[in-house]
Amino acid sequence: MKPVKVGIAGLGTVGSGTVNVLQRNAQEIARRIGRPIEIAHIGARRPNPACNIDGIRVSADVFELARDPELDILVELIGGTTTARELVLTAIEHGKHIVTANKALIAEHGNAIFRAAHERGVDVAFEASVAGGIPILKALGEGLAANHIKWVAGIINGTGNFILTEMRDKGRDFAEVLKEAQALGYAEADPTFDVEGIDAAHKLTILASIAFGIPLQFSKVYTEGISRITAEDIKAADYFGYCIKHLGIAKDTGNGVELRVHPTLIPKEVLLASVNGVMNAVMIDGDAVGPTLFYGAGAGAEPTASAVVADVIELGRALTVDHDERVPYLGFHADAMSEMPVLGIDEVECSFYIRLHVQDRTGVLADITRILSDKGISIEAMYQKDVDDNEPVPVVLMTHRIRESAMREALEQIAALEAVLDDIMRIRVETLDA
Ligand SMILES: NC(=O)C1=CN([C@@H]2O[C@H](COP(=O)(O)OP(=O)(O)OC[C@H]3O[C@@H](n4cnc5c(N)ncnc54)[C@H](O)[C@@H]3O)[C@@H](O)[C@H]2O)C=CC1
Ligand SMILES: N[C@@H](CC=O)C(=O)O
Ligand code: NA
Repeated sequence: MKPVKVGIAGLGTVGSGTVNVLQRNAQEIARRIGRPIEIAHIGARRPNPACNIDGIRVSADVFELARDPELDILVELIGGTTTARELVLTAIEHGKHIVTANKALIAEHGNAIFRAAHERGVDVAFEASVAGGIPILKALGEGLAANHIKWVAGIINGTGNFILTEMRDKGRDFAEVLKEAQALGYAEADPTFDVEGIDAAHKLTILASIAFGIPLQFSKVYTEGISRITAEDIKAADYFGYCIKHLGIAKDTGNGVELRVHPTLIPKEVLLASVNGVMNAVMIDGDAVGPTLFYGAGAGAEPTASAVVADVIELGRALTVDHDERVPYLGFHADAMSEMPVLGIDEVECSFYIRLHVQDRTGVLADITRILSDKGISIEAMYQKDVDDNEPVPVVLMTHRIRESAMREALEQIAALEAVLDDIMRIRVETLDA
């Protein structure tokens, strides 16, 4: 039977993993799809010793793939949003189906790409773009399609989780662990995307659209990274029975959707707290199914290739199916998207962990608790470490639930107190109760 002809643009970590998985499991994949998949064309500036591409046509110009009349599917694995966007739109124009692992591309340009694909009657699949090998987009868009989704919360950046785990378990230095994550192929080309939460915000944008049927709205995601987390915070969180995870949270509050990415204290006994290293996990609470948890490798060559190849298989199976009969790009039909507003961070309500350093003088704590109380913020637990005379005193507070705006105003007043030294650390606390 005629093979499904695939072009792979980009032969880096994920590109080479994709070649290896397609070659190693060729027979099994052909049995699943009903015909073989042929890698007919590769777009790469240079070979990658991590895979064997002998006998495959190679072009240094990736646009050769977009125009190749032989290809059914173009797999975009070059990353970035400039050339990648142009490449994908050109390939669509030439009637190719698209598979991509590029969350930045989908989160920032997905609405336009889907419009172009719809007009041309081709599919765009991007399972690898969120939580690497975990089939989370298929779970949301298909497996849980019966549900009204209440919220989604996940550890969706492998590099960040790897750094936090190594800092906590081995006391390692932030910068040193980041270098290791880069060497292992987990980090983005620009690793500030990982440590400042941008990569997780891209992924949350995509998850929320498929969960709630809202357009992709990357610019509305509240985003904080892990670069300010210190060993002191990790220890203090542990003292109170929590661990610090970098979470993406999308919640339907009934008045709008919360879209936020930030470090979060979660109780040590919840399952997400045990997700360590480069592993990712996503919790989804649906009204019919209840809480569900999806776990697996969020980055790395073959885990990501697993999702890329699954998309190639899905598109390969559907090549002859009428476009309108396929699962819509975001799981909801384009003309049935919701206009539910995205809420600002000031409207979010949660508990907080506050850590600050103060001068050892009488009355400082009384001033802090008065400011909190004036804003209606009650303290659930407090910890003040003994230090030598004249040393700054670390103070850590855990509060009850309060609106973000009240906490922000209180912290502005506390920061203005003369006895309060350096920046105040504020981390949100979530119990993840379904
Ligand atoms: N590395 C990972 O664990 C994961 C990566 N992703 C995404 O997959 C995509 C690829 O990531 P990696 O493989 O890690 O990156 P990479 O940097 O290892 O590979 C990208 C490759 O594309 C090549 N390239 C870039 N522009 C090109 C052009 N114009 N023409 C020809 N070749 C070009 C580069 O030389 C490089 O070999 C990115 O969008 C990334 O966000 C998604 C999930 C996990
Ligand atoms: N840099 C990303 C790669 C996968 O999406 C991560 O670390 O999660
Ligand atoms: Na995935």
